[in-house]
Amino acid sequence: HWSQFLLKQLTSLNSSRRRAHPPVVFLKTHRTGSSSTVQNILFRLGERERATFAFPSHTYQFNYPDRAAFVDELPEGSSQFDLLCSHMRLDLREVRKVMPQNAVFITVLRDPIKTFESVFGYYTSTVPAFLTAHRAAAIEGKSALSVFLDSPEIFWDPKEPGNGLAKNPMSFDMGFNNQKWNGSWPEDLEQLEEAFHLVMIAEHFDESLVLLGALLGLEHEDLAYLRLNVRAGNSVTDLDENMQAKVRSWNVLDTLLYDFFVQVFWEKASQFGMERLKVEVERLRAFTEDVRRKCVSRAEVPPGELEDLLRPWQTETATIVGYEVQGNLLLQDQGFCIRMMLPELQYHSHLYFKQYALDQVGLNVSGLVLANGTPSSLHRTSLVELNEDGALHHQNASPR
Ligand SMILES: Nc1ncnc2c1ncn2[C@@H]1O[C@H](COP(=O)(O)OS(=O)(=O)O)[C@@H](OP(=O)(O)O)[C@H]1O
Repeated sequence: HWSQFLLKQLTSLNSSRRRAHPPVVFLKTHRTGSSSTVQNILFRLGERERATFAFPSHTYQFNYPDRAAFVDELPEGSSQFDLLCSHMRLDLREVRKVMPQNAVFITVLRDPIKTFESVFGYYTSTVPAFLTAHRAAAIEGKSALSVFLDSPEIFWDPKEPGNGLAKNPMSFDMGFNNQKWNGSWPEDLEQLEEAFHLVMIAEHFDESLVLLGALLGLEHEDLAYLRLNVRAGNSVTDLDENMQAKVRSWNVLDTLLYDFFVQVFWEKASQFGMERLKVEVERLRAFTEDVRRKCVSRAEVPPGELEDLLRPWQTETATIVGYEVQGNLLLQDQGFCIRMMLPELQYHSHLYFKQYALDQVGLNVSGLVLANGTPSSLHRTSLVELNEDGALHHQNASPR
């Protein structure tokens, strides 16, 4: 069966390379135009280097949205965690307790208007403020986002813990007070600038990858990527200027955060050398194009047409598309290509089971907690486990 065949390829690890970079903390922010894509790059890197991941215990996120870092124990034979790249709300002190002193901190930010539109569309039914607007809009026969933006304060209860992503979601993920500006903001921004070695910018994604590559000493093969976790066109709401202005004013702190780090980004770019950056971006793009031609037989594939293993998690309100892998690949390319298109939850499970040498236990899928603190409908998604002979198998998968 084709899916068994795909699974077999996953178990054929690319030859491991020694690690030449410090440990990495990647703050995976929500819908920031690439955090799953960057995480996939880091998963591949860590797997190849046999790094020890700081995973949340038996789930995919660090007790989101609370701040405590519920890291699983250090596996036998490891002396430290090398990589942390699962969703969490940043608390620098907590992270520093878990990760080595010399860890490099990276994250990614996206245009706040696009981020909010994506967060709203993806989490409509799990963030209480959005859900209430969605219900009101259904009664009025209007778009949920426009109803929400007309009077967000009506729907938004700041005391409701699940509403963290409902206003300034990037600031929330960065651990800031995301409700209103206060005097500590400038100092907090400075502290973040000091803590983060690189804040990538989704709008300059390839430039960001070149800087990431320089920071960690990565090769083109490490950095080649596919855009992951992409919503189908019909799940995206076009915003006219009026709506954009409303999104901007509701998320004014995210705008502040983004503008600040865009400036920091270009300062880093100019230290690297603008001409050098341009050349490196062109090289990376050419390499990535070759990889895509080699690996992908079909892009933007609807979830119902994807193998369980390659189907991204779907939400009630957003359709997430994926990729089909080429069928005629050389053996050594198959494992690489599949990993590059492997959705977050499947890859996370694969690495978790491998790191803790677990077999039948299974990740506690119903324990995945979303932004509103309720169990998700993850039963729709494949659960990937390692079986005795090291091959992967998955179960409990059903298309949307
Ligand atoms: N390389 C690159 N450049 C720019 N944008 C990209 C890239 N890769 C993924 N994406 C877009 O990122 C959105 C998904 O973000 P995340 O992976 O952070 O989402 S999640 O919070 O982990 O669910 C999702 O945005 P929307 O499609 O607008 O929802 C993806 O299309």
